[in-house]
Amino acid sequence: MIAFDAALAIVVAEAKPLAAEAVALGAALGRVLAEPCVAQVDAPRSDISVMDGYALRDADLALGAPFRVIGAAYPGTAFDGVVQSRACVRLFTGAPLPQGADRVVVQEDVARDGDTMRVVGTLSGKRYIRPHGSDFRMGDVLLPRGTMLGPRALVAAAGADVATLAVWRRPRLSVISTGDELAEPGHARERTGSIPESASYGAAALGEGWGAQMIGRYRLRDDIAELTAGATRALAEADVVVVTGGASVGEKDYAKQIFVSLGTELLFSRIAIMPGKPVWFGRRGEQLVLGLPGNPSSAMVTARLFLTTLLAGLSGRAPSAALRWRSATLTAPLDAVSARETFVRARCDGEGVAPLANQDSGLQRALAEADVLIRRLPHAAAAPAGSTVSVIDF
Ligand SMILES: Nc1nc2c(c(=O)[nH]1)N[C@H]1C(S)=C(S)[C@@H](COP(=O)(O)OP(=O)(O)OC[C@H]3O[C@@H](n4cnc5c(N)ncnc54)[C@H](O)[C@@H]3O)O[C@H]1N2
Ligand code: MOO
Repeated sequence: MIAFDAALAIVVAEAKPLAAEAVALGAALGRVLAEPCVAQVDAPRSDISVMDGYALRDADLALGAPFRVIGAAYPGTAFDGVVQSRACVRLFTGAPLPQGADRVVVQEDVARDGDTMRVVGTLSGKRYIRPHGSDFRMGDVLLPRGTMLGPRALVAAAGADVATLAVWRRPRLSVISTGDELAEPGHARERTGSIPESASYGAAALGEGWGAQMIGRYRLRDDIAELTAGATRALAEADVVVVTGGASVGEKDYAKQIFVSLGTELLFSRIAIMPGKPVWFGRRGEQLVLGLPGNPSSAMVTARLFLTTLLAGLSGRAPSAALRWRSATLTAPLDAVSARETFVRARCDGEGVAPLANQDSGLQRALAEADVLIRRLPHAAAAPAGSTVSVIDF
């Protein structure tokens, strides 16, 4: 059995970005930049007004003095002239500052009478001008390569006057669940001995949440011909194939051997962790295959640890972005740990984290209750309430 860190390092080594492609800005949410996003314009493109008001020469400014209104400027429509002494231009927020003017007086501080404007309010020291290029200049890198495009980054990219972005291709993911007992949710009650197939829903959703594009879902019986056909198809269409179940040593645990018979090289098989001992990982050509235990809690914990790391890297992020361990305080005690590194399902509240009482790897309801995983190193001593532990979101 391989240690957790060693297994993770093998996954990280395989987690290299796929090919780059261009996407339209409107379809770029969640994607990762393969090239930096470089500004194609200055922002602002000229000096602009920050307020609705009047542009004039600062040197002329005196309370009560009359200014002649010689025109107007709007965002997108400049005043086509020069502001001379004792003249002013009506203008609105975002309008280009007219030539000759170097100050804006806000409209609340003036009295207007026909073509004459007088400053009547108390004058602030502010000129209310957003200078040309004060946000960024053409050629500036606004978003470096590797940036994951969230809502705020998309504003910066659009502001750069960029229509398409070079991003890493999304990894294509297929998920295979295996087991004669598995029925489509909603149909388990129709056949004695059936149970709802649940694990693949978590693996697929987690995968999509970490940047994958789901392209295949297969629920297969423990039948070598059926499994071989499904595995062949998944390997032909996906970058990453996740297989749940059939990972252990049971008579009908065929999943791993079938992928091996199809040419998959096992990079590791069995890890000294709990839950998740039967997890295996392999490569066949360009395709990566991650075998997860069938037990739903075990499948979700190990998908959270290994699938997210793999997908982060394949989609252009740092693989380590998937597992950002942080410190938290235990609000209930934990037992000592065996030789297998242990990932404890727990619930987080304002006070700290509380381990769930039942850590059985077959549970499903507990998955709805847990929201963090606590990492416990091999042979760790019992930890009383109040101890500091390492956690990640689950
Ligand atoms: N003699 C041994 N027995 C077992 C060992 C071992 O080392 N020696 N390992 C145990 C561990 S740990 C785990 S975890 C399980 C996992 O085994 P498999 O990956 O082969 O999983 P299955 O046997 O196919 O199923 C286990 C359990 O989960 C249910 N299941 C399976 N798939 C799904 C699914 N998609 N959705 C919902 N539930 C699923 C299945 O009905 C079984 O109850 O092996 C131990 N045994
Ligand atoms: O190691 Mo298994 O994944 O606990 O039940």
